[in-house]
Amino acid sequence: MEATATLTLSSSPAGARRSPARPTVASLHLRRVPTLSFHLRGAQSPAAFRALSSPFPGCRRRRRGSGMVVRAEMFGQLTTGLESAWNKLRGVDRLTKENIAEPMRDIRRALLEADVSVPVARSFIESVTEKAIGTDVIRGVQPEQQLVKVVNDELVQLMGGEVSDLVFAKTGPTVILLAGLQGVGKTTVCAKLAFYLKKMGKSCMLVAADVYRPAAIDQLTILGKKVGVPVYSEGTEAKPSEIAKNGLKEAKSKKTDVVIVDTAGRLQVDKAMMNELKEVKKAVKPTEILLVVDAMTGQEAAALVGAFNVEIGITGAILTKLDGDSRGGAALSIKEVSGKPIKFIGRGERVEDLEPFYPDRMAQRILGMGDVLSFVEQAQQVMNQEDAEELQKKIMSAKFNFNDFLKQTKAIAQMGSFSRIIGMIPGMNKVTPAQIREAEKNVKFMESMINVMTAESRATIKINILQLP
Ligand SMILES: Nc1nc2c(ncn2[C@@H]2O[C@H](COP(=O)(O)OP(=O)(O)OP(=O)(O)O)[C@@H](O)[C@H]2O)c(=O)[nH]1
Repeated sequence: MEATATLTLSSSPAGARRSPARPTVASLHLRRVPTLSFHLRGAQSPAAFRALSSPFPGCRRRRRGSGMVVRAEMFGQLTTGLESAWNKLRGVDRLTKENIAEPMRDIRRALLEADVSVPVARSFIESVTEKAIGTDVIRGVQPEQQLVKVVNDELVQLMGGEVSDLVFAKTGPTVILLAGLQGVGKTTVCAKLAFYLKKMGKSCMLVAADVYRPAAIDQLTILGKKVGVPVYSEGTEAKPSEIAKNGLKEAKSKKTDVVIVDTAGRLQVDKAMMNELKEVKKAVKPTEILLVVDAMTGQEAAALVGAFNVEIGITGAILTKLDGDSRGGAALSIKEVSGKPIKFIGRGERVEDLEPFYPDRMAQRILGMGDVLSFVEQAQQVMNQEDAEELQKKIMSAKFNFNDFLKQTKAIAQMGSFSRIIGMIPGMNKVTPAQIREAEKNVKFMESMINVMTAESRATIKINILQLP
């Protein structure tokens, strides 16, 4: 007999009511009756996500002592600070010098807390103030929305305005030289870039010119295998400039499109490091010299991009570890401080976790508006159009089964961590890290429950996904 199922993802609410202080054991209630429906507490809204993540559906988010919601989203703190500025404008009928003074102080504080340098924050505030006061009142648009628009436009400008694409050599291999301090993610970026370029149809070669950390060559070799690109190395005895030159020669002979040179990192900027980079630069004449910087170092990263640019002349930066506890200062300051654009951002340790840097999308995320375009692009990478249509048909005709469900959870996992996905969905910016952890735990739990079902049950029980009220 064909059956549909009701699946309640949350922990036992009854248990929670009995003893809210005690952690409850999550349980999966699977009833197999002919006319039942599957209540997937999907993350369609913050409320729905709360239901998915909360062991006690309906209970409120926990707040810190300050009363501020602690968000999971990248730059969450900055977003919260900006929101408090808009809130202060509720009820005003136009933006004036007087009524925006306090919101502007909030914005300035939020920027400084995000580790934006003082001069950058100051000029940002001056520019926003000037434009906000000069803006004509538009019928039907609230003054606070007008301020959001001005801040959005200024954020986009601050981060470079346009997306800054990689430049390719007109003839012969394009050489990309990667530089940066120790541990910022250069070697990982080599593989991520090769993966990204391969998807664009370019053939790549990695060159191991970091001769000071022997493990770096092994690491690059392993990563090269993982992404399916050759790695050129001469061990640790040769000079980096010679290795780079010979690597380029080999790439030319194989008609490789792009050569990515991994160089050594140092603990700090020193003369020896700069001289070595200058030699490598002279030897291979790179089309792109990209400085890899760690987002967690905030405004220091911006200063570093400036210093490297003065010393060796770089073409841009790659900002890594934006998935971590980054407050956003680096992303906001690099272009303004150094004059050089951010070309890519790294948002995880996997080779897939590198994206071009889009100032407009980033501004939207900072303002808590999500990033639908990136979401769609990443979803397209893990699922093709036919699969998506097929799935939609199954859902609409209540033929969605547990195998389909597992396929979905796997596809979502391929898109990255929950917090990354949530950050891209508009309106989901208030989800907290604790809620995300709980949701991830619940999905894993649900997957393991489905995995112990018989193959027949997984295929025959149909799930009717109902939207939450
Ligand atoms: N979370 C996170 N971790 C990253 C990211 N990029 C790199 N890492 C991790 O950062 C650590 C250092 O990365 P490496 O690629 O070895 O850094 P490196 O700059 O080559 O290091 P040196 O060769 O010592 O200078 C590794 O554990 C990486 O997995 C990122 O975008 N997000």
